[in-house]
Amino acid sequence: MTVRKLNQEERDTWTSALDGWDMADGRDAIEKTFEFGDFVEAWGFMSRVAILAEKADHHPEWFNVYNRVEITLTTHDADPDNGGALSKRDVELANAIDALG
Ligand SMILES: C[C@H](O)[C@H](O)[C@H]1CNC2=NC(N)=NC(=O)C2=N1
Repeated sequence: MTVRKLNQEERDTWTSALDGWDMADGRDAIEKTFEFGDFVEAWGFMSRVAILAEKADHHPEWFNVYNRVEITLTTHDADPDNGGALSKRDVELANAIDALG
């Protein structure tokens, strides 16, 4: 299924309103690093994100070492070459992740 990528106006308003999410280097994607007290807390967070992602049918690219979780959000279905492009789904998932607290 094709998903529309964000236009410039949507990028200016939605993407910049996000808290702590930055554009990824060399990709049309946003990224944020989360740090926790230990691995158990990081894993708990990842479990909650996984449930959100599955409900939204929109899944993160992520990397975890011990207490650190790096999340990259992009929409593979919005880019014909499948490297990903930013869509509303990324903004919605970023906001939902941040709302987990
Ligand atoms: C078939 C299924 O709906 C799609 O492959 C969904 C699943 N999760 C997804 N996650 C992300 N990040 N991008 C997508 O384009 C995407 N597409």
